[in-house]
Amino acid sequence: MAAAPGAFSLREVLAGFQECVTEQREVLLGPYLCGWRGLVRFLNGLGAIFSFISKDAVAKIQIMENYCGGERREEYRTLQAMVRYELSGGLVDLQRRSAHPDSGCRTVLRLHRALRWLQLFLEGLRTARQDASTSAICTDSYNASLAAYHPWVVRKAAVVAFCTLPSRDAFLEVMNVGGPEEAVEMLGDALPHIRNVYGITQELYEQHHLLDLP
Ligand SMILES: CCCCCCCC/C=C\CCCCCCCC(=O)N[C@@H](COP(=O)(O)O)[C@H](O)/C=C/CCCCCCCCCCCCC
Repeated sequence: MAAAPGAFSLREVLAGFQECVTEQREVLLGPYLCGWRGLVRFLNGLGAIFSFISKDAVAKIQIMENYCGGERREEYRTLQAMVRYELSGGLVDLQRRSAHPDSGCRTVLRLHRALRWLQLFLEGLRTARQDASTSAICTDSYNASLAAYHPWVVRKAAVVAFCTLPSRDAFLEVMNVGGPEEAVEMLGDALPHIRNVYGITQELYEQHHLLDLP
């Protein structure tokens, strides 16, 4: 079953992560940020308890959109160009946040870590039993990824919010890609692309020693 006209379908959102990889394995920031915008829209539909998460995500997406639409937009067309430009211009705070607190490199790193959470969460949803708890899948994915970078208070607030997540079937329904079986199939198609974007970014950041930016 296709999504109702005008309705929000996660299929289109996740397609952003497919479209953002070029044949040269570069990551186009435009579609990458579009993917994140769509995910935030989805998150907003899950209730006000998630607003502290969506506000932070939106702030980071906005920083990147400003670079991508700004005077140096050519330097922010791809992730690779951005890393080259910011590193060669000394535009990244490497030890502590000071002159360049919101560099593109540190901002994308936060989204990149969240992409790992997304990958684990979607894999969990896809492979879990029908009666599995979405909240448990989300908590496990979070603990195995993003939690390591968050202070205690954020970790607690996140886990409380996860407890309000609907059942797995209800969740798959909200994705608006048809019934649970179609949703599971769609996740199976989308996940390799998310893994690919994550892998390319991880490799690039490792190469340039950017994985611990403050
Ligand atoms: C069918 C599945 C669809 C899944 C759709 C999920 C939609 C998720 C949408 C957005 C994900 C949120 C991205 C969060 C980015 C967090 C970046 C971050 O780590 N920020 C922290 C560090 O930033 P700096 O201080 O260094 O600038 C910041 O401290 C964080 C604050 C807010 C809390 C972040 C908790 C993240 C939990 C992510 C799980 C989202 C739960 C969604 C439930 C489905």
